[in-house]
Amino acid sequence: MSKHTFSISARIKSFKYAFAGLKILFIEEHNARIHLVSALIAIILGVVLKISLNEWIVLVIVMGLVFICELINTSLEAMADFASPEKHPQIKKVKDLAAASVLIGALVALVVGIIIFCPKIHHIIYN
Ligand SMILES: Nc1ncnc2c1ncn2[C@@H]1O[C@H](COP(=O)(O)OP(=O)(O)OP(=O)(O)O)[C@@H](O)[C@H]1O
Repeated sequence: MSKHTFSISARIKSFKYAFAGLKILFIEEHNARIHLVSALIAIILGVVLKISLNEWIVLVIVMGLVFICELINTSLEAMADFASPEKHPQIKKVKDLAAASVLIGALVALVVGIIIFCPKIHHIIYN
């Protein structure tokens, strides 16, 4: 099919592939499941503690950031394992850098969570 012809069925297919990627992430990556549970806890806390619209926007962005980092990390890991199943210092570098992106994403989400939720929890406990 021509690259320039718009096709609804091709668009639906690309959605299917993207959802297949999400399925791989949550089935194969234990860290992603931990992040999913953390995101669900953050959403429940957000509802219970009635966070503001701006706080929801920031929370959604950082939660998305973590999953995007996880997806890219998992994708690079799969590519690295295929390209070089044996140990190689360059593969170590690629995998460690990709893992660091997830760490930074998760730390940013944690700090945002602390900034949003801690004052509200403190207020409930001490008032
Ligand atoms: N082929 C390789 N060559 C060199 N070092 C590697 C190789 N494969 C893995 N490593 C090292 O082991 C670490 C863990 O790699 P691995 O592919 O097992 O990721 P993982 O533990 O499954 O990560 P995650 O928990 O994010 O899925 C890498 O960050 C890297 O330091």
